[in-house]
This record gives sequence, C-alpha cells and structure tokens, in this order.
Amino acid sequence: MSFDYLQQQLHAEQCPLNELAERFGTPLFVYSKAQLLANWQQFAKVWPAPHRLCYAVKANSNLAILNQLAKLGAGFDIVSGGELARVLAAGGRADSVVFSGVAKTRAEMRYALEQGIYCFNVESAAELERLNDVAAALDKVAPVSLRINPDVDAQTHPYISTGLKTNKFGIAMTDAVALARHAASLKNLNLKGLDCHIGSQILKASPFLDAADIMLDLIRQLRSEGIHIRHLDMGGGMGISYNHEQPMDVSDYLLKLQQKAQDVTDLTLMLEPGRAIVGNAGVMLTRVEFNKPGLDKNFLLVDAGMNDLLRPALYQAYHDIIPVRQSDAEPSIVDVVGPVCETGDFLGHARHIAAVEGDVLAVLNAGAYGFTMSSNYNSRPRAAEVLVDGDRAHLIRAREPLEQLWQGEQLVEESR
Ligand SMILES: Cc1ncc(COP(=O)(O)O)c(C=O)c1O
Ligand SMILES: N[C@@H](CCCC[NH3+])C(=O)O
Repeated sequence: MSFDYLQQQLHAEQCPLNELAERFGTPLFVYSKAQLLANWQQFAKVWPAPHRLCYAVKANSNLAILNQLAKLGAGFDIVSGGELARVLAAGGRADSVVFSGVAKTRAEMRYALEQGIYCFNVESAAELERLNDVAAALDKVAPVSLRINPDVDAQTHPYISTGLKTNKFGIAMTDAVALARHAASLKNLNLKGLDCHIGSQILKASPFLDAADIMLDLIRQLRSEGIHIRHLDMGGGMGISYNHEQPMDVSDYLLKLQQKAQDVTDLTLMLEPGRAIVGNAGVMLTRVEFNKPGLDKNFLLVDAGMNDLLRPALYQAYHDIIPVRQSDAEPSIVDVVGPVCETGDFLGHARHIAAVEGDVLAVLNAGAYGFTMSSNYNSRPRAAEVLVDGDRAHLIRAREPLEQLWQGEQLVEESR
C-alpha cells in the first residue's frame, strides 16, 4: 500500500496521523482495520472451504489484531506456547492452530495437546519421538504434519530463507518417506498432513509453485503406499512492496495451487500468511528530535530506533519514511537514525526528506515484524499500538510504563 493510500484512508476515517502522534505520543504503531480486513479478504475470496488460512502470529501478535482475524474465521500458525496463549486470550480457537517451530519443548507440546490444537508441524525425527512420548504420557494422540524442506531457492534475503537444505528448518527430502512411514506407525501420533515454508518476503510465485510440485508428488507417493495425507500446508512467505517492488498476484498464486492439487482427492490446502496480512496495514510514527549536520553526511535523529523497528538494522530492510505533513523545511539528504547507542541503529540511509525538530515521520509498511521484533534495549519502553477503525482510534496497547522495565527483577541482599 502506498503512503497516499494510507493517509487518505486515515483522513477519510478522520484520524490523521499527526493527530494520532499528538494524542498517543511517539514512537507509535498505527494499524488500519480496513486495510487488515482487505488484505484478509484478498486471500479468503479465492480460498474456499475446506481450505484453511492460518495467520502467522509472529508477524503481529497484538490481541486486538488476533481478535479481528479470529472473528473473520482465521486459523493461526504459532511458534511458541506464548503465541498459543495469545491466540486463546484473543478468542481464537485451539482447533484452528498449527504449531510450527524447530525446537518445541516438552512443556509446549503438553500445553498444545491439552488445548487440542489442529496439528503440530514436526521438523525432525527427534521431535517426532518426543511428541509421541509426550502424547503417550497424556494418553492422547497428537495430530501431526511433517514439515518438509523441499530445497528450493526462494530468492529472498538469506536470513529469511528457510527452504534450502542448508537451512535449519524442516525434514530433508531424502528422509521424508522413511520418516512419514515411521510417523504413521507410532501409536500416539496421527499423521494428517505435510507442510513446508520456504522463506519470507518472496515476490514471485514460481518458487512456491516449484515447492508445491515437490510436495504434491510426495503426497501422491505416500498415498500410493496407503499413508493417507489429508492436508498440504504451503506455509507463508508472500511478499509485499516495500520499495516499489511488484509482489506476486496472490489470487493467481492461490488459484494455481488449487489447480495443481486438483487430482489429489480430499486434500485440504492450507497457507500461513503473516506479512501479507498485516505488513501494509501498519505504519510506525516517530518524531524528529534533532537535525544534526555531519562532516560527510547529515543525520535526522528521531525518537524511534532499532529497538522499535529492527528490520533495517537486521536485514538492511528498506522502509519508506515520509513526513506526515508538508514541512516548510528545505529537503535534504539525510540518514534517519534512532537514539540507540549502536551505529547499526538506523531506519533509513540517504533519504530525501524535509523535516525539522518536532515533525512527525511515518515509517511505512511496519505492520509486520515491527512491534513483535521490538525490544527494551537501552531500557527503552516498547511503543504503544493503535488500531484505527472508521473515525475511532483504539489504543490496543499502551506504552510500557518505566516500572515495567524491571518487573520481576530483584536486588540481592548482602549475605551475612
Ligand atoms: C513456519 C512459518 N510459517 C509462516 C510464516 C509467515 O511468513 P510471512 O510473514 O512471510 O508470510 C513464517 C515466517 O517466515 C514461518 O516461519
Ligand atoms: N522477521 C522477518 C521475517 C522472518 C519471519 C520468520 N520466519 C522480517 O522481518 O522480515
């Protein structure tokens, strides 16, 4: 989504961004409910039941966001017991949850089994044994999908590529059949599905479709041996436009997936989109503290840093940064940097921006992996979050009070 679009929409909803910054303070994450619903609808309209959409909670796990999605009938893809607790607290159904992740603990397995999740996406032989043990101890049968690593190149940033054989994720193709046979033979497991997730911020459909071919062939082979796989979960990873990239046409991708799977009867297809649902539905607002001319370059020092939005520092990710109001200042080329004591603390390099102290900037496409990757580094309280719905702006998470920064910590008494 372009900034103009968001600005227009927020104006239409009578919540201009500068007023929100004034009212709630900065840094501030602002999400648009209308955009969130539109993004969801883009998937849902070409994904008829019984196919399922499990929103990837890690992208944005605010309870209000999860609650909106639960009301639309979303399932959820989680990667920790904490995410399961959030889904349940937000009104999501346990039986709509798939549990991904490479290192699930016994305690997490127990919790998820007790809650009755839809399935565990199992990533290794050792995890399979552990899950069978934990389920046996509870006298339960654990629903299982095997996460296969199809070894396709997602052509994305190496830190967010997950479907190559050099990545830690999933079960190698060469082990897949043997492990599926083994899983099918274990008493306390019910092998329901196969899944894969090849990476994130993928702009073309071709790597997904290549992976789908590989996964469908595997399902056909297993079925021919009597191992009846009932669902195929193709994961998430659908990219969005951060810097004028052209993302894939989601409807086209979803329809092609369905066509490819047509000959496999009774197969439920599943997806785990995260970024594509929330990414462009959010901006982060930050206020300019200082203009600092340097010898080689000029800096715009703002009140949000890498602890609020880590993506630029971690992946050199690009986010558009735009003043929310026309400024009288002369535009200049600046590095937009935060207050954190790290040279890597930047939001954007060499940006053409007109802004002076006190102006509010919007960092675009910050709805996914923004707040969820934020931290308290430099003892900075985490930002507030607001959901704009029509002409109302709801505070969906208050800025952390300072005392919360040391909650649970104890001074150590001198021993006598
Ligand atoms: C297993 C799994 N599913 C879904 C997602 C969501 O990915 P995205 O936000 O790129 O759609 C991720 C994150 O990359 C993931 O690891
Ligand atoms: N955190 C990443 C995406 C990785 C998702 C987890 N597998 C990002 O901000 O782009």
